[in-house]
Amino acid sequence: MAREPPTGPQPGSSVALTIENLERQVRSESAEAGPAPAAANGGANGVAHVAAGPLRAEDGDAGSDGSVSMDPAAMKRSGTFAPVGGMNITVKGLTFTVPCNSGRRGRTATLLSDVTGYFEPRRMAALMGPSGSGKTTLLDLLAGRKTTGKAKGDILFAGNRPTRPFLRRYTGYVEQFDTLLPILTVEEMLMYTAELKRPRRESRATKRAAVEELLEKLALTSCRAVKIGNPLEKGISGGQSKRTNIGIALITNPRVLMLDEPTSGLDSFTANEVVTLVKALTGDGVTVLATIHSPTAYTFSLFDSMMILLRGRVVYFGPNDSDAIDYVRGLGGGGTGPQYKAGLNDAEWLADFFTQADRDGRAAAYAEAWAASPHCAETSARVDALAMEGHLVPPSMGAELAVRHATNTPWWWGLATLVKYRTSRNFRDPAFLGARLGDKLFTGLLLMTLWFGIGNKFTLDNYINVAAVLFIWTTIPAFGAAAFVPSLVLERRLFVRERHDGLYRVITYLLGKMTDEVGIALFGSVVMSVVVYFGVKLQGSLVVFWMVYFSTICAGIGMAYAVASLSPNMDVANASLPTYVATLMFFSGFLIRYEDIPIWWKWYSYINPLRYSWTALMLNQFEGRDPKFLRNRSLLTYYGIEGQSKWANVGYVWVFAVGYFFICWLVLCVKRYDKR
Ligand SMILES: Nc1ncnc2c1ncn2[C@@H]1O[C@H](COP(=O)(O)OP(=O)(O)OP(=O)(O)O)[C@@H](O)[C@H]1O
Repeated sequence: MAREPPTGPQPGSSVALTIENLERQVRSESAEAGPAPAAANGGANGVAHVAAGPLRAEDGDAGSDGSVSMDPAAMKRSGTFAPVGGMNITVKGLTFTVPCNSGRRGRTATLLSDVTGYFEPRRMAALMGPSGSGKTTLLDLLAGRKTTGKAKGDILFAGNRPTRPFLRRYTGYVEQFDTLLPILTVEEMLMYTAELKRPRRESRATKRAAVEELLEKLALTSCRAVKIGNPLEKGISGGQSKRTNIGIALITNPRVLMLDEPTSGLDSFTANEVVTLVKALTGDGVTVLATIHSPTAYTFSLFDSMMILLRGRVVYFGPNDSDAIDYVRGLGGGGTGPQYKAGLNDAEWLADFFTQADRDGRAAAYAEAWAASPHCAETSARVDALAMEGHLVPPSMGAELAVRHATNTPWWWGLATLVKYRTSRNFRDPAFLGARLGDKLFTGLLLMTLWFGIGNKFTLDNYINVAAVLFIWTTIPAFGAAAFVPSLVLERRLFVRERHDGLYRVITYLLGKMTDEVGIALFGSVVMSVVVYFGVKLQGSLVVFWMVYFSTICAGIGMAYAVASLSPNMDVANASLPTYVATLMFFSGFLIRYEDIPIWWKWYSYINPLRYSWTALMLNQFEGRDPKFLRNRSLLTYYGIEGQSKWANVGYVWVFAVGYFFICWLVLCVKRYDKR
């Protein structure tokens, strides 16, 4: 082997939390009695911490165009924000299997096999390997974001098994694909996240200061007021979007930052810029890990260490230096692999080398060579030593590791934040309002002009006309429910990411969504009820007429959300909801009377909100003014609804609205939308 024994990511070369350092830190923190107050409440000067110090424009780091100096050393910390430091992560004998998705039942695929390594504070580690080698799988496991499969082996953070609440709350994870709110500006997006993730007791000024620092550090000041947008309505650029995502991950000063392909889809300049910014965070002690596919030579040089995976097995782990290249060259020597190619930089050559090796089926041989090497034994010994530090963690770190709830703020605070940042924007969005009000306005006006002035004619030949208009009045909100589906289905990736990040509880999210919809429905229903009630000259109480309409819209919202939460995609939701609404129409009592419904279908009419809506409207219209209709029977008797209470029927509709909402909540809580 052409390489000196690698020393692994050097314990001595980093300012890592060695056992001795930790003991010192524990002593000093214990003396301070408890979790560092600055970390929780802001610094002595009342300003919050951010993960790394700000990158000051006046230092020449960020140009007026928002570009960043490529020299990490130039990314000085101002000292305004004390860093919280990083955390050792150790992985020992990690094997991960999933049910095979190739069709055969009972078969499993092993995506990671006996992976061992460690990641230290103040260092940036690259997870490398050809496409499909298991990089994202490993990162997802470290971040606690795997939703399928079985893992064996140990993953420890500062010697402790991390809980999901800890991972959600105190580690930052930047996903490969950006998931941002297109309606917000960059600054609003960061502020929105700060309000949901930073402690509620922290003042708004402190949060604003933290966002300000991040905007500067990530060179986002030039686009702070630009809307994020989406592919159809272009907003910020790809690089700015990536940096905004990194900002979101950094908003709580995480000790660990994980990034999945942070440079994918970026040009080389922007890729260098993004990785330079991330590298600067290690200056404050943050432990950084990134999966990286084909880094530029410059980007590659910024990584302190690397773990190379091939078919889910480690083939190299250690510092990113010439020894690493020598080790890999040694593997390829003697005609057993691609030779070192002049002209390629190290990063390109490594990517080429291992991709070729993967295709040539040399993964197992290289993994065994690594397992038999003394460096692998050294790595294991170091992992064991770091794993022992579990009982030595300083109180502030211990408090983070023991946190019980993933979400930092109470539900009502989360709801207020969602309303402030989302509902207020939606209410100003013509597309959002149009989809919800347009159909009701159109059909309401059509209904009013078609049945104009017939509501006060209690004659035999007019009964069915009036019963029909009341029936249609209940179906408009039910069919209009289709407008509420996309907001839940199309936003699923964002919801999943924000839940993983511990931004809010499911109930908070749902209440926020309901506030959006119910607010608009309240306004629209009052206007349309007045127009239709007086236009058609209906009788009975206007309040009941409106209340039935409003409660049916709310049941429709709940129904749409329940269907949306159960549907895997828009196609299924679009097909399911109208089918369901059509079945409700059949059983509402107007198209076929209750007493004529076959015995085997009767049950369905009882679990049908439209039955209660229409019954309440009929009672409101005809009660007390219901002359004989057929064979000396009144109209209400003919339909089998005489003697019922209209208020009770309105109440039943509300029960359905709450029931649908509950189903949606339950599904959102238990269903795994991301199978990863
Ligand atoms: N259910 C499954 N059954 C069989 N193989 C699976 C299953 N799920 C994932 N895989 C395989 O797991 C491997 C690891 O995937 P992973 O996304 O971690 O790779 P990666 O190294 O991050 O790739 P890339 O660089 O392309 O993102 C892939 O080869 C993939 O095909």
